[in-house]
Amino acid sequence: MKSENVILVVVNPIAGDNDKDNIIELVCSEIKSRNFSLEVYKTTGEGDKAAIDRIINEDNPYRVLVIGGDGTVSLVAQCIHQKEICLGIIPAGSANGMAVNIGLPTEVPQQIDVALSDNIMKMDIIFINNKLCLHIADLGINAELVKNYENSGIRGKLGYFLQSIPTIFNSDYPFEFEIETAQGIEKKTGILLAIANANKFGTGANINPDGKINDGKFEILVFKNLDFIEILKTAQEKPEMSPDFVSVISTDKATIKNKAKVPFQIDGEFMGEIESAEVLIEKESLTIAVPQAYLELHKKEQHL
Ligand SMILES: Nc1ncnc2c1ncn2[C@@H]1O[C@H](COP(=O)(O)OP(=O)(O)OP(=O)(O)O)[C@@H](O)[C@H]1O
Repeated sequence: MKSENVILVVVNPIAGDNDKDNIIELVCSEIKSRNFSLEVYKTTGEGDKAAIDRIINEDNPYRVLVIGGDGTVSLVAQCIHQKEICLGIIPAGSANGMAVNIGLPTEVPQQIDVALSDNIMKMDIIFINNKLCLHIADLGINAELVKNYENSGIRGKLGYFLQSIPTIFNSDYPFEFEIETAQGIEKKTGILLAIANANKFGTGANINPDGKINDGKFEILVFKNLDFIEILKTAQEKPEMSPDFVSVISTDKATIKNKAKVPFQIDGEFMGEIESAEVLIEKESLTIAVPQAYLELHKKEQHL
């Protein structure tokens, strides 16, 4: 049985390369002031999943809060999906794609309010070659950019910006993809193929404006060329991109094959190069605390 009283806080001490003492202090004192018991686990980078699984089995917490980046959010999601335990996010990484997608506020006290609130929803998660994906994975030039960013050691948007031009010049694009879904087999050529559960990359680029995180479907988007005018549109909340630039398939299961090995990333983490991907969705299997506006948007959309 779930303990209504315990909140587990998972902290990645190295996330975002910044000191988190202040955030930890704020989170812990707020939890105590609301009369919850508190358990704090600091990740070490090794054996964290087994350690968190153990704490969850022993304490059966009511909620797990993450102070970290997308990698730590994904680690906790692996531990609590398919369980009635809610995830709260206090973004503190160099990339915070889930926080960007659900529109979390920028100030820590407001983030804590959301993480502890009753505004909760169930979101879908995707598995790609058995690896969990929360917001967006892709094959192609963006994954190559993520690899070059990770290797460069320069964090944040500046790091991405500095790697973008060399990546464009050195990439092997275009890539050839074969996409098999229940609708049949399609062959596509493009600079990148995105597998999207949510709308945005961690940088805020809105590449999948019509995607819904709780509709039991994911989108496969093939971007055909480096059209900078179309790319700039992704900075908008509801970009209308040309079908000459991007094609979209919405589905709940797919097999993607590539002619040669293609760089691959999930939720901003480079995963090597792959020749094929099996993609499945697990419908509404992760419970997450979100801002009220995001919750209302999704309730309304479900009733459309
Ligand atoms: N104590 C630790 N020491 C070293 N690495 C750690 C530690 N705890 C977690 N990690 C590593 O941190 C990574 C996850 O970081 P996370 O995504 O939360 O933050 P981030 O700042 O966005 O990270 P990155 O910029 O590397 O993507 C994982 O690779 C994990 O193995």
